[in-house]
Amino acid sequence: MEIITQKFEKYQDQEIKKVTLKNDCGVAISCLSMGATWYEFLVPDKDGNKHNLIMNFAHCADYYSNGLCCCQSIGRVAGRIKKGHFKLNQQEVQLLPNENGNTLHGGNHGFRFLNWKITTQKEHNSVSVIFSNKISEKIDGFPGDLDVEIKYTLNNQNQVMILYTAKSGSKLTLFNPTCHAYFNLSDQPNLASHKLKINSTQYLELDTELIPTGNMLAVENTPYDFRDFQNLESAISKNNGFDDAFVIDGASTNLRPVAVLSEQTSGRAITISSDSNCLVVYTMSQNQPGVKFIRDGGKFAQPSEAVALEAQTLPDAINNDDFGNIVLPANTTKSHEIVFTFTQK
Ligand SMILES: OC[C@H]1O[C@H](O[C@H]2[C@H](O)[C@@H](O)[C@H](O)O[C@@H]2CO)[C@H](O)[C@@H](O)[C@@H]1O
Repeated sequence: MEIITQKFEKYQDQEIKKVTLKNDCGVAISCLSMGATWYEFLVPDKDGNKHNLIMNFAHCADYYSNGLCCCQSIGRVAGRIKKGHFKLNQQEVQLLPNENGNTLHGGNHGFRFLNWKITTQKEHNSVSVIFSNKISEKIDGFPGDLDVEIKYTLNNQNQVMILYTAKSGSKLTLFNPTCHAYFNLSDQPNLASHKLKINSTQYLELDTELIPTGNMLAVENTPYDFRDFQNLESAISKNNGFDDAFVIDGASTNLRPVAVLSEQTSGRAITISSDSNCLVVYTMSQNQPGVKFIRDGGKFAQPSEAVALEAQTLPDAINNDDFGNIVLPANTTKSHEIVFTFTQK
């Protein structure tokens, strides 16, 4: 097992670092300090060549010239908070909105905009990089200060484990982080050979601004039915893409499998496990002007080229009683974990 820390580039006068974690099975991941971003998920093919399963860009600036939040750490609160407004401890809180009057993915000063401090850790069977930051309410506008650690671990079972830990200060606050990783397990710029299965019998009804209405709808007899593996490209064409929140079956805060993405040609698959009650599926089905992923060798990204699978608590939970508890009381530490397990047939 190996850990390599390198300079990535200078961005806005800050030194951006890249940390690579390698296991003993030929799998490696790398992360950038900017945005605590997951940069590469490299797996070997049968000829020993490395294939990157996630989308990435050549430079930090490319991550901020579009709204994709490509493979970045999202927080304090993933998804949309309606009108950026909520009540906490009897007090009305108004955040700065950053999308149609709503606050999306922690706003314009959330986790993904920070350059994180780095430490690394080597165990017998795993290697880790730990990103840490002290986020005051003055930085991102959420109430209360927060100490955050985001720990990426790669082990010899080909699992990438991301552990988000937040410690609040003297005020209560919100905590609902996620990893906004975009996957394409094939060599093609589309999802035609991908199948998706989600342990979900319900999804959220959304309004025209993609804000949950409060209703949960049954997936049965709809394009949202991924209870058995469904070809992703044909589901996307039936539904005009997905930008939806699936409710994970069986209320539980224990880590359990929530979805499997598999690719026919290579036999690669990723199983996602999470301790939260939702998986947001975003298929990037709109045109993304100016977006060029490294894997496309200079060509523009195709609509539905990749799928973001974002495990989190249901969006706008703070404004919907039955969506889950994202409140972090004062002087409290809370963790969430997402695990991505790679397998190959
Ligand atoms: O600008 C890129 C896209 O930004 C939004 O997409 C977000 C989506 O709505 C969220 O549910 C998901 O978690 O993250 C996506 C990236 O931020 C816009 O809704 C979409 O139209 C844009 O193409």
